[in-house]
Amino acid sequence: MLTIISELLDARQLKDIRALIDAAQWVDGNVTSGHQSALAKNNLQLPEDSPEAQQAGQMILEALSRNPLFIAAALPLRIFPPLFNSYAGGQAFGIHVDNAVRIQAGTGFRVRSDLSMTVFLEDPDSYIGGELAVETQFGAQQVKLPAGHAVLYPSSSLHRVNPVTSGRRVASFFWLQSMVRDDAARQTLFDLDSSIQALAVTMSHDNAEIIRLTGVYHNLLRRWADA
Ligand SMILES: O=C(O)CCC(=O)C(=O)O
Ligand SMILES: [Fe+2]
Repeated sequence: MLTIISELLDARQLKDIRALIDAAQWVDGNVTSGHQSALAKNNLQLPEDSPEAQQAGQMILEALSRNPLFIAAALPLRIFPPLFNSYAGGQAFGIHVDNAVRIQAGTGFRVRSDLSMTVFLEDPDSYIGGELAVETQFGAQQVKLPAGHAVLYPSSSLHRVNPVTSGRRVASFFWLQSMVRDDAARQTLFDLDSSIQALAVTMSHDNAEIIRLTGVYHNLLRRWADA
């Protein structure tokens, strides 16, 4: 399933992140690729140890930690520090699957990639192409979102970034390990949680059925979660 997180970043956060990364030193994106994806990839990135990338990444992590939709959909256990990429002049990233395990250079911090995330950081009307195309069981879905919006998708999916033929696409991308490894189980929990939240809006909080359903949610999470 693809989950769109609208307005993950507000205008102020977006401006601060862009000011940081626009002033940083960009390098050939193949520094972070696995062997197969290196063949498909043609873009620029900020190095993992770029201080600007680290500071901007921290701002994204803070926004994620305050976003209830992200928490409910991803059930995050650990998040790889956000990276940044840029595509222009026909650059693209051909069809690939992300590496299963990401290890942070220097610290050895390890993340099993259950979910991949792209945070769009450029006005979509200012560039042509650059859609993130994700293969799902219902066919390919093309994602191109307003600046500050993000998409979450299973890291097991084949995906690509279409060539940017005019303007420049800037984004943050990263992976996360979920408390719930299995996509279908995580989706079931998200559906249950969403329904409980919707019922809680119209019903009293001490409603016995809401209390029981909330118990079901936590008991399933207890069965399925690594914490
Ligand atoms: O820029 C994106 O939207 C995704 C990038 C990507 O697929 C990757 O770096 O593995
Ligand atoms: Fe990817």
